[in-house]
Amino acid sequence: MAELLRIESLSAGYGKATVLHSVNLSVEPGTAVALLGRNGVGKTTTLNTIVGLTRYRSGSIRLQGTAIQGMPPERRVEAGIGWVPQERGIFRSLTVEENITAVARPGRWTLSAVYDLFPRLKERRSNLGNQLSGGEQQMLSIGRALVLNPILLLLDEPTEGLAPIIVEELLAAIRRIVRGEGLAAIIVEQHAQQLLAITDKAIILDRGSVAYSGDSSRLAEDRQTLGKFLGVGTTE
Ligand SMILES: Nc1ncnc2c1ncn2[C@@H]1O[C@H](COP(=O)(O)OP(=O)(O)OP(=O)(O)O)[C@@H](O)[C@H]1O
Repeated sequence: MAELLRIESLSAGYGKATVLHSVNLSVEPGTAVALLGRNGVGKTTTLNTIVGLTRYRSGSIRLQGTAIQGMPPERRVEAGIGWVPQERGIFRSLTVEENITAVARPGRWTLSAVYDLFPRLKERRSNLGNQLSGGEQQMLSIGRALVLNPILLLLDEPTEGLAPIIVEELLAAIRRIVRGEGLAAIIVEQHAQQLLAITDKAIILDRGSVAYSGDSSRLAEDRQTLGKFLGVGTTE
């Protein structure tokens, strides 16, 4: 199957510092990739580099065959990259509904499809962004990315800092997006086993380089690799 995203020998960083060293990664249409690794190994930097927010050094990023590494971030969004940043990036002074409709583009993901995915957002449709709980903000951030109708969704630690019951709700919604709808995605997430259960392939980064690349189902059984690169306690 032709690749949707192909990253080859990518090096990037911030200022003079190089964080990513010759990273290779690919995403096939309709599949989800888990991006794993300890704190500070470069997971966020990888997503930020795909979006165009870091200092690019060398290598290539191809989206449906087109090199995008030289494009400004807004053109990458136009090309079909949807991004849910760690800091959520919602408009705090707009209502939930305004947050979604302000960015919507035609396609399968509409306001009502997002409300169907996250009924809580429908209940809070008139609340301002700054009146939402952390979990609701995260749902809104995902909803905003979806209504741009991307061809590839990047999710950066969507469950970070949230209560276990909300984590379950969000992971179920993400499962529906990637498994039910077949939207291609790269997902960074601390709940490794739960993430491996809803993704097809997995990449583990270690100090800015790819230390493991393989099937998620296989990695889920590989306690030695999980223990080595993620540490005990983060694999459950
Ligand atoms: N804006 C920045 N300027 C300079 N260095 C940065 C910046 N953001 C991150 N770094 C550095 O880049 C390295 C990788 O950070 P990154 O956030 O990509 O890691 P991560 O794997 O996503 O970790 P975490 O799970 O803690 O978010 C770290 O050494 C970090 O200190």
